[in-house]
Amino acid sequence: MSSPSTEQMISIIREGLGITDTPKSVIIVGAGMAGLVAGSLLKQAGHQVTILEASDRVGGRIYTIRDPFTHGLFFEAGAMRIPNTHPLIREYISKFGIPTVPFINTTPEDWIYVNGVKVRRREYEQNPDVLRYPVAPRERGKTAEALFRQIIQQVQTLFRRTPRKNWPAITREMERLPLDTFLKDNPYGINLSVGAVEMIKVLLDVQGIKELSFLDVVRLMINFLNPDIRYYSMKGGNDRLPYMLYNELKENIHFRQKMTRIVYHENQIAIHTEDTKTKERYIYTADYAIIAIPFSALRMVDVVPFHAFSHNKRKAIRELHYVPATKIGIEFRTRFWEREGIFGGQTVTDLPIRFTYYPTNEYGEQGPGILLASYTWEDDTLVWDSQSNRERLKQALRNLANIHGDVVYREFVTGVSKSWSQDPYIVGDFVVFRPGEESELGPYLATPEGRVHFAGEHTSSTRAWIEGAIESGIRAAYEVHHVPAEESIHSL
Ligand SMILES: Cc1cc2nc3c(=O)[nH]c(=O)nc-3n(C[C@H](O)[C@H](O)[C@H](O)COP(=O)(O)OP(=O)(O)OC[C@H]3O[C@@H](n4cnc5c(N)ncnc54)[C@H](O)[C@@H]3O)c2cc1C
Ligand SMILES: O=C(O)C(=O)Cc1ccccc1
Repeated sequence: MSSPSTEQMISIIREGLGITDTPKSVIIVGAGMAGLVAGSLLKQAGHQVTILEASDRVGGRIYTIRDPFTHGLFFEAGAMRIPNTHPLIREYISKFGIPTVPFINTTPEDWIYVNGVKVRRREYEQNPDVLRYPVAPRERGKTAEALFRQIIQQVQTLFRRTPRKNWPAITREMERLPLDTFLKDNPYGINLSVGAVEMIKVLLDVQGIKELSFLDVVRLMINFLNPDIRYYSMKGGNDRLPYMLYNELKENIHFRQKMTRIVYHENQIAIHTEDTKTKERYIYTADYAIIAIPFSALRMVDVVPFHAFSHNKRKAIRELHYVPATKIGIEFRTRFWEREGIFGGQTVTDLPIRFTYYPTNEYGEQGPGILLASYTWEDDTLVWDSQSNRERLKQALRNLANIHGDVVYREFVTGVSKSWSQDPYIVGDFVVFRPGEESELGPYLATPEGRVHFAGEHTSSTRAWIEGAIESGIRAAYEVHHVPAEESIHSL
């Protein structure tokens, strides 16, 4: 069965899947955006939906933290920004009438503090060499963004000059090379110096993910290199979207139900769970199941009989790479950064905090504000994940003081941190392929195994974004809704 197109998905969001004449019972495991979207659509279509969620909230990696902050303030420990190039999430936000606010990724007033040099972004853009990266003479006067764009343009020219029949070979090569290796030593003569690659890694936030697939990293980073792409977030917190879906599914969701086993019976699927509070065990049965949890979490789940999942599915579950990510949110008594002329945007540094983001909402209001003091990926998270929350806050303040001075200590109120690789139900952040994974595992991420279907950002074409989770939820619901009646009676 082919997946619905984006246009078809938009009309499914607007009008639903259509009322079924063969109602099925469906268990959906995971109440993140993928599971909630699938549940909402299947319930609306007349199927009997049960959603099992291990935690005590909906949203998953959309996680808006309000406590212990001052009333009205919040911190996005998960998804924080939505590109205006993502049509499905925009459709849901418009359907639910959720107001949005701009999310300003970067401004000319951003601080850049690397190699002991502290300058504004506008100064760096006028004279990139001020940052003292040991670039080659031919790279002098170019920003990291310009050098990375140069690589992408050279790759585009390479494809233009190559017969289409040879494109798959080049694409395979590019997805099999780590970003770091491709930038320094690819077989197409599009190479940069070690100093230029260092500048790209630090300033474009790919230092942590330098060993991942060049092609997949480019797919993700291209968003941030396109000046025409604007970002926004939901006024009042991004969890407003999952909670809008929750309102339709309240009687269908069972919280604190951690799936421990998937059992195939002749014409049914049984999901075994453990209540994470009482430790009591339960068994839920249905005609079909949609597994909308990360493969990293699925590794802990038994499948009976063993061969009910194909070899390639089991391998994909075992091997798929999840990027660890850690965020630290700190509240300050005043929005002191605005006195430095900073409204939204970021600080980029080679200090362990790496990227700081300044709030874009409530500009210029008096009173407290919350900084995303640090947002790190993969290797850059190691220094943070090894520490307690208290220690993370102390170290993050030390780093921030290098940039803003002792005001950070005088105005500190409170803070929280979230290490997603330490979340037992997420076990990572989002999927970015390692070299070779796209061709080796990619074909087996979304494929159903008999009566068990799969959803989640990792099974989508827009991995690492909420958009991908929504896309996968619609696709999985579409699959189950359209299983032919005769198949639903006799298939395993
Ligand atoms: C730090 C961070 C920053 C991000 N930033 C952005 C951003 O700015 N913009 C953007 O668009 N996207 C961003 N993303 C990605 C986006 O949040 C995810 O792609 C999306 O939310 C994933 O949704 P999902 O439904 O696929 O999975 P999840 O949200 O992970 O939902 C899976 C659910 O399954 C539950 N579960 C797991 N195991 C079990 C089990 N055994 N039994 C029962 N339930 C279980 C989990 O508790 C969870 O609720 C970010 C993610 C992170 C972590
Ligand atoms: O916007 C974010 O922070 C995301 O998590 C999505 C993402 C992930 C990896 C690279 C670029 C964007």
